[in-house]
Amino acid sequence: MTTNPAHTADSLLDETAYLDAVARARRAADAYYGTGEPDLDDETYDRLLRSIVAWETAHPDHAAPESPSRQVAAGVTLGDVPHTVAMLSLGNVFSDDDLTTWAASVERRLGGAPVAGWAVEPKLDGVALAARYRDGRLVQLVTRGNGTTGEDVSHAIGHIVGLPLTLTEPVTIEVRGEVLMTEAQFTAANTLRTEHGALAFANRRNASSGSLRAKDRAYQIAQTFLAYAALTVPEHTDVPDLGTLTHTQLIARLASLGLGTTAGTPVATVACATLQEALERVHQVGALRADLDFELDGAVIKADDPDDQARAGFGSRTPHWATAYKFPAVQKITVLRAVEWSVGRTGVIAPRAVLDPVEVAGTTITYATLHNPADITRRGLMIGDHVVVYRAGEVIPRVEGAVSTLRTGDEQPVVFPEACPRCGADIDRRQERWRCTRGRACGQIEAIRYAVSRDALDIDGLGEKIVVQLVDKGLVDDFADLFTLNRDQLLSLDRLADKSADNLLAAIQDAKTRPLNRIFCALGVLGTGRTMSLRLATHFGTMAAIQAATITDLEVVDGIGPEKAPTIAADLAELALLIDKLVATGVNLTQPGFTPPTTDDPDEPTPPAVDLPLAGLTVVVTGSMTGPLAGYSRTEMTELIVRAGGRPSSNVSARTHLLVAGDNAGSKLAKAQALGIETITPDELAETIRLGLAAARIAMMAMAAGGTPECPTSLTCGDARAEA
Ligand SMILES: NC(=O)c1ccc[n+]([C@@H]2O[C@H](COP(=O)([O-])OP(=O)(O)OC[C@H]3O[C@@H](n4cnc5c(N)ncnc54)[C@H](O)[C@@H]3O)[C@@H](O)[C@H]2O)c1
Ligand SMILES: [Zn+2]
Repeated sequence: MTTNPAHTADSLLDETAYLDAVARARRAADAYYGTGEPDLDDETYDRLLRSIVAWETAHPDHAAPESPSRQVAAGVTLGDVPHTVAMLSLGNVFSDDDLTTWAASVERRLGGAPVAGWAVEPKLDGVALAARYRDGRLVQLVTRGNGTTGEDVSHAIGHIVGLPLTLTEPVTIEVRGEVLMTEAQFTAANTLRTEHGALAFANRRNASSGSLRAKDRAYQIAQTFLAYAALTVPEHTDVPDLGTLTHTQLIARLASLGLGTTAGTPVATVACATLQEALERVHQVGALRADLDFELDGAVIKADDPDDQARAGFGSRTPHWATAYKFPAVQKITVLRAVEWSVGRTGVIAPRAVLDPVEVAGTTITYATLHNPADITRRGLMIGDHVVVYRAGEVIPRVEGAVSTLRTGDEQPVVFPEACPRCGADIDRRQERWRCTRGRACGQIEAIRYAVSRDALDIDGLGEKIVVQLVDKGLVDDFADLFTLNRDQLLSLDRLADKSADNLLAAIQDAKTRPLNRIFCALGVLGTGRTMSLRLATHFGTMAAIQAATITDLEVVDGIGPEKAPTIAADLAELALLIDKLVATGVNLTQPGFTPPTTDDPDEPTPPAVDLPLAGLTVVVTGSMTGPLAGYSRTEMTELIVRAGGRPSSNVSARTHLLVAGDNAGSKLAKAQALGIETITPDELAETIRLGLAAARIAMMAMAAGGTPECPTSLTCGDARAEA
């Protein structure tokens, strides 16, 4: 894990500098816990606070009473509903060593006895909330406030997913957890806000905090609650034996009452027998962070056993038996300098934010995605705004929203293009994603370059300069025209000698015989890439069959579904002329090895079910290939995996079975290791497939001869490498 910059502190020179820092932090904390709209990002605030604490430690007699260092929520008091049991904050650790030191401190509190076990769960990044149920009915919602008293926000009852009006059992209980927004809830919140003339939120946490506390609003904003605690002693609850449960069991019990928890998500609370296991789980949670629909800023490690918790006890601000392992911040504030518009190969006009360079989680960011014009409007962004940018894992950085409190009045509206920024044609604004009305014709050069790229037609020697000339001279309009080019036409191009022209001509002829999946990929159908092209090709077998497929036929193809199918069908219709041209030039439009699905005719013999070496396995490939697979492109790897019966995928997730990690494998390997997914080298994959295919052939022959097939060497039934 990268070093966490929040861990470092700038040292304060003297008392004046200290008081300045306190004032600055005070302002930010008041905004953070008050309006929910701080003008510092968390990393900057945390660094400031650490320098304050360092100075106070060195000069304990000079600590300012208003310093935000000592109380829960920096002492910000909002509301007057007393908490029956204080709602505390959490201590922090920033490294494995810190956590080990902290765990030792817990054991010292237990009189040197080992902790019975740990629970690890995400540190959810939202707003703390207590929900009081009486006889199974939700009666009151209270914010954490300063920990002793909080604000009554019962007006939000009925608008928070995970806090049902009634529990599954008529019990009395106070649960505590975090209220936060999913991506969809955040988008919906901003839409509502801007429609009602209010400013959009800078980020999801601000949105949660602001929405939760707003009373008397004309509209209601939906949020999500995930529980991480409950008051468990009989004085506060009539749920039997709640106090005897481990933390892990408690979360499961809360879920059984119908409350929202992280159970069922990849980062659900897990019990770990040892600190080492707990550490591994912390890193797993970190690796999964970018894939979740809720934000987290760390992992929380808790003594799982209620006796250990009771014996370790509580400090004034934090429990002694739990701590937060903070992850590097993924949100930073920087300035939006400009919005650039570019046209893609299908004519889509996409905006992108140009930012003052800022480091987020170890990477310097200068550009971030802005999905489309409607998204810019929804987020209420202006040029010159201080904006929150978000980046975690491999996701493309995105702009969350503007920090409205930092506006100076000099910000300028974002100018949307009136006409296509490339060709000047009209813009089709019927969908949120704007497109040049010339569509693909506008993105001609990008489209042809995409078609000849390695994942599609793989035509060597057809670089950008040549494509541009071919288009400029009117020799090609689309990639189908490449197949009818002649030698003289190629020789008419600048700097193309005889030899190169011949080679290029041969490469183009060669590309005519590519399997259907490559030709289909070259079309660049919206919503499809190399993997989806392969699935379509192996499912339908011919281009004609794909074209004849109805939306319902398309939906059943793995990974397409009802959302993508209509887009694909519409785009195929738009491409009909290009496909006709391909037919006319004699390009191969069938998938080799395709066998049409069998009918249900009982007289028809079903083909023998033989396990291919990767049958039933979802396989991800990363890094560069080595050994017998050296030089294989991603498409070739995808094709190989499909031939061996596997299901190729481009992302590592909990559903991945196998990761093939080549040289220089990066974050996908780390994630697979975190998830405990089996990882093999390209050489091992090659060997597995070689052995497996041979075994499958033998099994097939045995079946044809009437014998029983032996289980072929396959990762699904035994470890091929052990046998090899
Ligand atoms: N940007 C700013 O200007 C600004 C100002 C003040 C504070 N802050 C940020 O606020 C944080 C400090 O605030 P804090 O002291 O309230 O602590 P905290 O929010 O970092 O941690 C304590 C809270 O974590 C929450 N939590 C989430 N998951 C939990 C789980 N599984 N179990 C238990 N609790 C869980 C609880 O709500 C608890 O109150 C820092 O991250 C700081 O950067 C930022
Ligand atoms: Zn255009």
